[in-house]
Amino acid sequence: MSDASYLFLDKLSLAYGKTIAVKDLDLNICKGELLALLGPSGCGKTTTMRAIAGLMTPSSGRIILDGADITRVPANRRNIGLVFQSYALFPHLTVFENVAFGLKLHGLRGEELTRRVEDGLETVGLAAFANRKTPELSGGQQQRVALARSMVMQPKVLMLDEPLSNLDARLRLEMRTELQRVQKESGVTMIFVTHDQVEALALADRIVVMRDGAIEQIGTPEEIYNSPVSSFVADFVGFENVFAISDGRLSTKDGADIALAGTLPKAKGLAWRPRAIELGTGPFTGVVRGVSFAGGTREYVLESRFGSIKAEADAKLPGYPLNSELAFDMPVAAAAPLQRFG
Ligand SMILES: Nc1ncnc2c1ncn2[C@@H]1O[C@H](COP(=O)(O)OP(=O)(O)OP(=O)(O)O)[C@@H](O)[C@H]1O
Repeated sequence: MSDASYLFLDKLSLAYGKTIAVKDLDLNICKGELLALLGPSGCGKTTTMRAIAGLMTPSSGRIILDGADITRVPANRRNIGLVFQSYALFPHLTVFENVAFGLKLHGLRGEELTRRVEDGLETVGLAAFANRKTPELSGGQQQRVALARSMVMQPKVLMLDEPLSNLDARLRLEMRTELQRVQKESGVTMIFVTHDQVEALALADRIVVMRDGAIEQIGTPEEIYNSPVSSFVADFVGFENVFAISDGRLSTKDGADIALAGTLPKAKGLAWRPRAIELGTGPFTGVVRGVSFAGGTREYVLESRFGSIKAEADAKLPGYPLNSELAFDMPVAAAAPLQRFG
């Protein structure tokens, strides 16, 4: 991550007719970085990616890649790779032929072509499958072919749209590791789009959280996970218990104000992860309305004067039965302060 602005989106606005999908987006992407665009459906992730790839023209703003303004450069001259969630492989061609396809279009033939394709297949661990037809491969293997096909073009940036969403849970984990390895070994700058926070946290060097066509927060996975700037990001990364605060009191969804012990930070809100809620002790009481066993922990839903509270406790501890009443605490020190609420 040496070059601070390898790819630079400068006040980029993107629209479909009258629908503004992305507004004044500023973003710097470093060379060799693995960046995730994360956000709920409709927040503008795919639109941003399409604009970088040259599949749509911005209504205003610029895209600078490696020092050159590519805003008006056609897609086929940008050297940006795209891997879609549907792999769009040619079923009648072999793995080798699929990976060779783009290189042939660029005029490569003979030994050079063979070497580049073999290197690509080696990179994604598919050297032994070169002569198979793609329908004879598993979903994960097809995804690797799609990855190899893009990688052999030596793109300046490789973009992946929900690359793991079509895979089952086990394969998704495997491909996640694979993608990370290929990216680190090749040093290619990658941007992937996802609505899955777990995937973004696990894979990315940096995460861009988008909301309504704008950036809500940019940070490392640790920053996004531990220090969300807003209630939107906190909700999105699983804090579960997110409250507004004003005048030293916490406001609940149904309009009650509750005083918490200790000094509240200068913030617009506080957010607790379920495991930050202390059960069995504290100034508040709640009634257990839901218990579910989650392996190492038990997850509780408590009904309380805060409304519904999600809490978690070690499954080795004795559980609290459904409808039982228990004391709990929401320690201010264990909460993430939020700069923005709503
Ligand atoms: N072809 C289109 N015509 C009109 N509006 C569109 C079109 N494609 C997307 N939009 C709108 O642009 C906005 C951003 O959509 P976009 O597809 O970029 O979101 P996204 O974050 O990628 O969502 P998803 O996760 O569902 O793919 C949305 O309001 C969407 O309805």
